[in-house]
Amino acid sequence: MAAIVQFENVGLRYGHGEEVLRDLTFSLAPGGFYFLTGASGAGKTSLLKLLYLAQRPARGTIRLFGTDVATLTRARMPAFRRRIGVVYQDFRLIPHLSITDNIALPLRIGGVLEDEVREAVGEMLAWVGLSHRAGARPATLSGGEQQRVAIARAVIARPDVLLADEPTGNVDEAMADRLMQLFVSLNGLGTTVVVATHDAHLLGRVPRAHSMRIVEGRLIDAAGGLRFSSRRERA
Ligand SMILES: Nc1ncnc2c1ncn2[C@@H]1O[C@H](COP(=O)(O)OP(=O)(O)OP(=O)(O)O)[C@@H](O)[C@H]1O
Repeated sequence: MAAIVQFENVGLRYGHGEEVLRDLTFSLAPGGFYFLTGASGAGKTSLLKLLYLAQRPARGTIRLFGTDVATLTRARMPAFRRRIGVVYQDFRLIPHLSITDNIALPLRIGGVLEDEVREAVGEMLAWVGLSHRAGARPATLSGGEQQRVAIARAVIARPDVLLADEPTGNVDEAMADRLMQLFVSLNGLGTTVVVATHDAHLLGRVPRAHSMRIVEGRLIDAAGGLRFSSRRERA
């Protein structure tokens, strides 16, 4: 099956700085489950930003759903973004909307009927343990509760790709396990899942997952060797 994501010799820099991601060449299979690990500052969030089209690469080629993202026009961008669910490290909930309306957003944007929206949001609220806060505004929730809302919003429309940045960083172990179950269920329905995490304990929760480790902007395999490096560097 064709890769859902393909990177070829991709580099990323912010402004005129040094490259923070270098020589990334890898592909993600549709329906795969991937953990992205690495020390703080290694480049995990930056790689996710390339995937959700918040950053353009300084060099190399990124193909997403078979399309070179460099050829994407502004007009085609929203349709692409709708296929990607994102759990941001800083949640990015909309402050003036209730948590119910935050979670409902992707379905409403997708034109889903209101009855179905209500039912789906009710199920999600129950799953993340927040039914009793359905009408609350995000600012009145704890960090862990906001994180659960962010996750519910990212998964509710069953995106083709789910990108989650430290999605369990603010919750206890029992809740982290429950949230991982949600990701595994979504993955079982065909969503490709990428979870960036510091938390080594999470990796053991999904035996079928692949691990990708970033060290100083480069992908490294489990044995510590340079992975997918460019031909020039291997020579
Ligand atoms: N907007 C930005 N402008 C300039 N440099 C940035 C920006 N965002 C990140 N960086 C730099 O890019 C490098 C990778 O950062 P990134 O946030 O991707 O790391 P990370 O692995 O996600 O870290 P953490 O686990 O702490 O979230 C770091 O050196 C960081 O300082």
